[in-house]
Amino acid sequence: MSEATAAVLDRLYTVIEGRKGADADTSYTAKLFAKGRKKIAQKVGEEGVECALAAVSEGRDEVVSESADLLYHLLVLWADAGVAPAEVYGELERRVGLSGLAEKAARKS
Ligand SMILES: N=c1c2ncn([C@@H]3O[C@H](COP(=O)(O)OP(=O)(O)OP(=O)(O)O)[C@@H](O)[C@H]3O)c2ncn1[C@@H]1O[C@H](COP(=O)(O)O)[C@@H](O)[C@H]1O
Repeated sequence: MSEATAAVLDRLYTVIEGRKGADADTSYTAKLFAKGRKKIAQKVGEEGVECALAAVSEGRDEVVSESADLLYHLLVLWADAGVAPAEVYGELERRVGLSGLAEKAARKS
């Protein structure tokens, strides 16, 4: 992941963290936090499906838009679960250079 990508995700995560306990009438993120983990997880699932569907039946612009929706909701899920973006970056970094097939084989042993 490029540093620019990480920076925008980190900035968005900070905004999201700041919405904890905020007014649900003026913040969509605060509304999601108020609804709880199950609702947030449901939104991640929905947005993932919408992104996948866009990839097979819509254009590139829709894939970009749905991907942004998915990443936003995933960041809300991380914030609710107490997972810092750096932990996910670290896990991705650990996998750099390791083929997906080798990683899968290592999981089985
Ligand atoms: N990136 C996003 C972002 N992406 C998507 N969404 C919202 O996600 C929702 C997804 O639409 P849906 O139709 O699936 O959801 P819905 O029908 O409104 O919700 P449900 O009834 O399913 O709960 C829309 O309301 C979008 O506005 C986002 N809301 C906020 N952000 C970022 O979060 C920041 C803080 O937002 P607030 O918390 O609203 O101030 C914003 O400045 C943005 O940077």
